[in-house]
Amino acid sequence: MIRRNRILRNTPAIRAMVAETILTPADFIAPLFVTEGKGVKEEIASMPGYYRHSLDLMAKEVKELWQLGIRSVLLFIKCADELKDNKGTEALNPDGLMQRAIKTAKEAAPGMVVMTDVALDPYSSFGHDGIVEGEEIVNDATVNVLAEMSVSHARAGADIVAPSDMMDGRILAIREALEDNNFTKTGIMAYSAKYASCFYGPFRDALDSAPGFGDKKTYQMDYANAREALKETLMDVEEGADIVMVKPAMAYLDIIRLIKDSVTVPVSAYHVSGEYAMIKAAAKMGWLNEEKAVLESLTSIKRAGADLIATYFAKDAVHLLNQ
Ligand SMILES: NCC(=O)CCC(=O)O
Ligand SMILES: [Mg+2]
Repeated sequence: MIRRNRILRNTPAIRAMVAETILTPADFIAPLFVTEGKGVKEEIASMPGYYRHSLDLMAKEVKELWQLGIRSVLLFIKCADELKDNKGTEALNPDGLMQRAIKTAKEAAPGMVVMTDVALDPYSSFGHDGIVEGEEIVNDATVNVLAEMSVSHARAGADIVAPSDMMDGRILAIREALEDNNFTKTGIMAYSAKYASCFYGPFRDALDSAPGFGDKKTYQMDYANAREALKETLMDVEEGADIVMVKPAMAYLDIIRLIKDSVTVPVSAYHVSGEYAMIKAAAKMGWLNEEKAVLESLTSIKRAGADLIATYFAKDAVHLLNQ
């Protein structure tokens, strides 16, 4: 034999030397769920070990993440039922929970890249990502609200707005609105290839944002499609997206790779709530080693081509990497 491939696997040292993919804390985006109140830390039933925090405790969390080397957080708020309507009125409130959360996060760790979710579902009495007319989620009227919402987040101090709605044309509308209002340093991370996925289930528990009727298949993508993901992503780049995203992650590694090979902007992937819950549940049953499953999953997502990974395991992963 002239070639023995096992030579490069013989010891931990040699494996470390030739590892092609290395996770670092700055790869992670930590999603944070924010709720009203003081001293509130509520565990999400379908996401064991993950919490909704009130602003004071969110600030502590942001500081801790910063100290661990994590460089970005993605904010989601739980809107009170009485503030929900069909127009996203509360989403534009300059003193709304999201706007206060942005300020609080920037105060807690001024260097942290604060990203914000831009979509109507947390604010919608219908639990849909857009304005509802009859049974339809209307595109263009929704896009106008998303653009205003993005400006409102920028005004509160957001570094990057992250539209997760999958309406057509919203990236251009948001970019133009930011320009018109002189927010020339605010970035856009576009959820470009967001699939209509069952893996978002636990997230909807976290924000109480499950659709009140129907599903999201008229705006989120069909999981049968790959080329369509490329069409969506190329358009978002053309419209001004700074970062593009594929969501979910583990069942879409082929899409991450396709997009990585096709664009020159950074690619992010969202390791979603259902992916978190699956690992947690199997580990609780003693069927999987949680720590190994976490590192293997996140490394695979990066290997597939993700430059950034939004994951509920961000903090745990940094602790594991430090061991
Ligand atoms: N815009 C956020 C989602 O739709 C769901 C995320 C998750 O399931 O983690
Ligand atoms: Mg699109």
